[in-house]
Amino acid sequence: MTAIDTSKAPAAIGPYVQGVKLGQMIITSGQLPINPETSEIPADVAEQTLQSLKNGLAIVEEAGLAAKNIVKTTVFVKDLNDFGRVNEVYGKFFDENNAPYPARSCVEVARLPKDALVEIEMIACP
Ligand SMILES: CC(=[NH2+])C(=O)[O-]
Repeated sequence: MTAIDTSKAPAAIGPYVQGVKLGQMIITSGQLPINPETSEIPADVAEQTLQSLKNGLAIVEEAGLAAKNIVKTTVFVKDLNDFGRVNEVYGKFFDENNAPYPARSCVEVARLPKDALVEIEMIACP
């Protein structure tokens, strides 16, 4: 197992790594919507969703794969009333990256680190 480390995604905020590579498979940690350049979290759930997706993809790309290789995601949302807005951004992200939609689980959680509205983890395989 190799840890993945990139400045294009936010640094871990606890005792974990951004992602790991196991053979050819990549597993990212849950990505909060932290902009790696500013360390800011946008206020809006749509912008947060996009930032979390960008952070996850940056980790996947750092380890040598691409959006089309993402086979599974887990989306954690603070409020399932945001489901529609999250889906809109999420679908567009994969469309614009010419990638098929991965398998996915989406769950509402009581609270996320940094009081984020969304966190997304990814699994990618060649
Ligand atoms: C943000 C995150 N992935 C964690 O485990 O705290």
